[in-house]
Amino acid sequence: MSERESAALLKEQERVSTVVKVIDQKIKNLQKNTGTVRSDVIEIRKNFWEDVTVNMDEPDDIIETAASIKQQAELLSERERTHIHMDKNLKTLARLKYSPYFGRIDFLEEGEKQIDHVYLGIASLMDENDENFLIYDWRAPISSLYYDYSPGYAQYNIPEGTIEGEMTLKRQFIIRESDIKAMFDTGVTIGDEMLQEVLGNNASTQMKSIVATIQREQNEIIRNERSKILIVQGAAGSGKTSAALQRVAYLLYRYRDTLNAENIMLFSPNPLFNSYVSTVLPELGEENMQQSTFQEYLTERLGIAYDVEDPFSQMEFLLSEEGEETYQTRVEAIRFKASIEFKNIIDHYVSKLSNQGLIFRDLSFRGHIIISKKEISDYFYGLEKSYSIPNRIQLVKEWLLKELKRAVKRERSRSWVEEEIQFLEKEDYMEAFKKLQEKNHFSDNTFDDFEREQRLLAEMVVKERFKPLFARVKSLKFIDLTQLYLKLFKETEQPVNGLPTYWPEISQQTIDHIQHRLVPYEDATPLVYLQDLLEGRKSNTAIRHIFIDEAQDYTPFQFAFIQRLFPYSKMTMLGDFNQAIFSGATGSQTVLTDLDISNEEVETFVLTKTYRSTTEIVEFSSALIKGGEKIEPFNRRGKKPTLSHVDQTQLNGAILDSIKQYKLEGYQTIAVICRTEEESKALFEELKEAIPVHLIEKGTISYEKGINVIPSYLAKGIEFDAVILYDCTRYEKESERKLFYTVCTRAMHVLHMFATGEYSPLMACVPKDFYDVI
Ligand SMILES: Nc1ncnc2c1ncn2[C@@H]1O[C@H](COP(=O)(O)OP(=O)(O)OP(=O)(O)O)[C@@H](O)[C@H]1O
Repeated sequence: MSERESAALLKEQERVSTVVKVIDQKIKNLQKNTGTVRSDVIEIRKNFWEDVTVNMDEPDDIIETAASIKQQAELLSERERTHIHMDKNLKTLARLKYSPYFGRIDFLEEGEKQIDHVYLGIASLMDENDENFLIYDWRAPISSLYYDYSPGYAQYNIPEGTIEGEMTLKRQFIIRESDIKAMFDTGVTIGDEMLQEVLGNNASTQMKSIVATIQREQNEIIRNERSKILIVQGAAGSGKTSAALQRVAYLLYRYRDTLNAENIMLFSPNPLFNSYVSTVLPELGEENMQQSTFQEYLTERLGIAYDVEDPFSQMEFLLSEEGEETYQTRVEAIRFKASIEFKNIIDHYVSKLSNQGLIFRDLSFRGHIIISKKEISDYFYGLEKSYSIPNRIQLVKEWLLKELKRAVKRERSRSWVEEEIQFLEKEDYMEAFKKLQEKNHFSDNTFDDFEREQRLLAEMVVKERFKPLFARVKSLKFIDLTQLYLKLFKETEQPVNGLPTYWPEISQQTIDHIQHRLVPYEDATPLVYLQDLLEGRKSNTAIRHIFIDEAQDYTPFQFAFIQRLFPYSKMTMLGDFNQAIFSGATGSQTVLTDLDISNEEVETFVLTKTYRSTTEIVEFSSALIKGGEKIEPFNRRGKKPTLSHVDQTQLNGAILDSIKQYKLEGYQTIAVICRTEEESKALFEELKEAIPVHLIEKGTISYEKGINVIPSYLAKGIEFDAVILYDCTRYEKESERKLFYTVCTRAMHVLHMFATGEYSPLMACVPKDFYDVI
């Protein structure tokens, strides 16, 4: 280090110490105030009723009492809110104390004489007098200079316009526990050195925030405010998920007065991924957005009456059952049901149902039909035709509820009721008795009292028995959704435009499944969509931003459905066409290939630079796919991927040896990626006898450091220090190329492939010097 550099480092360390002192002071003050607020909260809760004037004598008194309670409740909730806010600030200050900032820029604004020194951290911090910024939040407008420019001319936007000037210095820090561990003055991009440092580390079981090293093209995505639909097509490891999460944090900051974490929703690929990304936002001092897998959403919508297949079982089918008789039909079905053509067919079908053909269910009670499906249908089609189907369904619902109430009255005097009363539990009697007392229904006449009690008990018994019927009507279960969906297949015949050649077989296969209440994954979205068209589901207006990760796995139909559900939402879709493993297996369209990008509401960004893997692994994996030459590795060197040929009988032992070797070399997360669940399970059973190992299955919600055995399609979105491919010979078909690419790109530092045959035929296009055979 030169003398100048040492002097600069010393000066910066002094500044860090000064800033930390300010933070300490702020923490102290805040702790004092938090203590006061906390005691306020406890005190108000304890004395709530003592401080309220309760008087119910006159109407005026009641109003006064209500006002007094309201005032007290408001005071309490204001104090509670303040407490939560202070607590959050304390946590942020603790984080700042540990590492106050990661960057500095010196900026001379045009027309100004004095250079601004801007230090960037995860949150802003003012000096003791609250006059000057000691730290700027990384999301502040001026902070974008750091991500977008290197020293020289620079500009940034503020709501009122553009500020121009010259950046005279750009510096990066790694500060831990108030100590500067490293400091770099950077040139062209955001510190190669800093990135080298970050990316060279071991993989973590939880994703980390990247605010210190966001790249310019990622920053553009993070701060985009223009587009209604923002699509990011990015190579594996290019930071799509990272950009998405920092974008959530940015939006929460930018629109902090109107937007909170509950207004943002992320659709993620699997439950494991949910937990993998769950620490990023809290690390940045923000709350997590809502998260769900699309399948969870569909399952919840269809309810327990249906057994909805998950996408992973669908994938297992595609990977394992090729020889089966039904295979081709199913592939065709998946392909067709993914398309907008199928959605149009459903739309057309529903428009016809407006005039005739809706199917209802009988409402039965104790084995007798009390309102038949025919009566419901007659009532429905007797209503004004110009009303929409959902509006008419609502009217039918109201009518049915009235009819049920009438039926309750009728039933009360039936003999079964009396019989059931005899068998009532003691508690039920007590309850009836209590109710009578409450209602002051007891008179002095014991005979009347007995009569009343009997009546009340009868009402209780009947109402209890009718409860499920009321619930069915309220949740519109009187519509026979299953039969309606099946009718679509029975009645739609060729030659309807756009129907696939295999339509009769597809129809039969669908009927067979759905009749048994098994909903194949490809039918789940169409079924919920049909349900929505009939029931008129209200769109979700609370959600303002939707993020769809692994967007290549969504079909055009699913995307149209999501858009309909969240009409007021902006969308950020992140995907990689080369990792479209589901559509790759069937040749169906994905939303990424099919979206009308000429639409002016849609803006597309392409990320070609990739950060996860070493240059060698990127070169190898990119050679597997078409257009892979456009993928640009971040310059981090490592060993070439390796390939070993082994006998099937020796495979598991060889894998064990590799694992041991990688452990010795210090890798902390090692994954053995198998093609299917079956392979994973079998390998796991053997390995677990020899070493501590975890099996990742589709329900797994978090994974641990160490050794993990995982089926290919579950490894999406996550990464490991070292990846061992169970048997690359098994990736044979062209339709599995994307899957093969996806698994190879999970490796950060090491990729080793075993082959029980020669090697995967999909590797034929990879230059021999991109990997070593050992
Ligand atoms: N600007 C950055 N600074 C530091 N690390 C980065 C940056 N961008 C990406 N990374 C790292 O690269 C790895 C891959 O990032 P991420 O998972 O966000 O990529 P992705 O495009 O979603 O990948 P995939 O499509 O393969 O799931 C992560 O370890 C992430 O921390």
